[in-house]
Amino acid sequence: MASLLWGGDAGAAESERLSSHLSNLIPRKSLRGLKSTTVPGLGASINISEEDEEEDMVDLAANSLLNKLIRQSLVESTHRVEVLQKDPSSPLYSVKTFEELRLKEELLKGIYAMGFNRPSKIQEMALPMMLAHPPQNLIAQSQSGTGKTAAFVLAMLSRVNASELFPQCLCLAPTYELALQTGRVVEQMGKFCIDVEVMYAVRGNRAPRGTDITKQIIIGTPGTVLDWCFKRKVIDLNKIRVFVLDEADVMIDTQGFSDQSIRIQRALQPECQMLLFSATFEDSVWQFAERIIPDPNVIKLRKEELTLNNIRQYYVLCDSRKDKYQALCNIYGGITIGQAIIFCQTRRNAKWLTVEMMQDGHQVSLLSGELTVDQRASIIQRFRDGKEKVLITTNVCARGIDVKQVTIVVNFDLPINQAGEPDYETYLHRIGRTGRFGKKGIAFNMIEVNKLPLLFKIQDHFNSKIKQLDPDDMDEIEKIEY
Ligand SMILES: Nc1ncnc2c1ncn2[C@@H]1O[C@H](COP(=O)(O)OP(=O)(O)OP(=O)(O)O)[C@@H](O)[C@H]1O
Repeated sequence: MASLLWGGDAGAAESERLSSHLSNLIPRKSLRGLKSTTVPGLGASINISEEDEEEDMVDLAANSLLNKLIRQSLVESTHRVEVLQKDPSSPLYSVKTFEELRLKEELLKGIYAMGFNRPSKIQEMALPMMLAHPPQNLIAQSQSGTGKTAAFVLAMLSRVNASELFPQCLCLAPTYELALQTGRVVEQMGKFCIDVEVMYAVRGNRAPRGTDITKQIIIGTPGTVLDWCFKRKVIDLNKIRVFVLDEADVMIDTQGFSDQSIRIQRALQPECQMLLFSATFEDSVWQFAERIIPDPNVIKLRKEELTLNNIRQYYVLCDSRKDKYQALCNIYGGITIGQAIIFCQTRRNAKWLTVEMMQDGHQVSLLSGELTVDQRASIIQRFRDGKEKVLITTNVCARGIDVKQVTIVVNFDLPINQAGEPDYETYLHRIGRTGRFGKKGIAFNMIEVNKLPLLFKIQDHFNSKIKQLDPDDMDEIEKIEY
């Protein structure tokens, strides 16, 4: 049995450390809030603003960037790649090595310098199509981290003619930051392709006046690219050989971007190769993809399914927030915990809980929507490295943080949608694991009596038992082995 409580009086020095740690956790911006709550004993004052009452909205572009920043390696899949060819009678090639692609020497060197030994699953099928002569159009869908960016960067670099000094490849990305991430991959992979250069068509980056753009690869957001093409006329779309639309699912989520992208695409020559990538494939993405990519080949790699099979789920009935916290402490005192993630519905609750736990001597960190993506990435990294044992968060990271050593997930608040119904998807994402990793886990739901019907709906929906736990019965708590 182990407890994470340090116990006793933390002392003045410790209190000061906590106080400064806390103000680091809560960015200055939010300290301009309206109401002020002084944290007793900590000497820190954290302000709760009206925004904190709201739920953090999931921002697709920020999540996508976060994913890229915290990713450690290629995401592998056990599924087969599904291919739908434009011309089903033409032979289907796949490659197991990069050599088979007959790339330029300097490009192959760049790939190996990045530590890639062999093509990823999606690259095995996508690369031969993307590099074929004559060029073929492609729509590719597979989850984040499976190697899509590396694939289209390779296609762009292999089609560029370094001696021609004008834009030849155009890649649209949903945000400035995402454009920069792609640009970094171009720079890394193209390290030995001297004379090939990238330019960013993003807000704040001025289009050159009076001189032509001599860089061969342009990466930008739709609005600025449109402006550079039609108003400033510094990009000649007739000369573009490869057009890439990356993160189509994020793109259509941003108002105006679909139409702007379509206007750009309409001005391209028919022989320009058109490629579209998406991590998810809802109908809306599919409709957009079919509008913008003529005669495409389609490649899909299904995502590993999340399951609740390996998870033991419990619920604890509580009267108040304080009560929930007390139950949490009892559970903590009763079982050995590796690392835990605790989900709250609002920033306000998350901040409150952070303060309570820190005061009680727990090593916690707080991840909420007011942090920049870089700050979020560094908090997740610290947590992964085991520097904090508990991560308290809002819905901002319901999806996408994959920390394998987490053994316990706590729903301090149940995920509920705007209609007041259970948010099943979010519940699954918070608690579920992919069957492939198969590690066991435990989930606790802290719930008020009036929310009990929602919990039962979740139980029915997933057809999986959520057992009641008496937080005062230490014997029962200690029996939860994992
Ligand atoms: N063939 C490969 N071998 C080893 N690592 C690879 C390979 N291809 C890509 N990677 C690495 O795997 C990670 C994910 O690749 P990449 O960014 O291309 O995926 P993605 O599907 O584009 O993800 P996202 O949708 O987030 O953009 C990166 O760190 C990349 O460097």
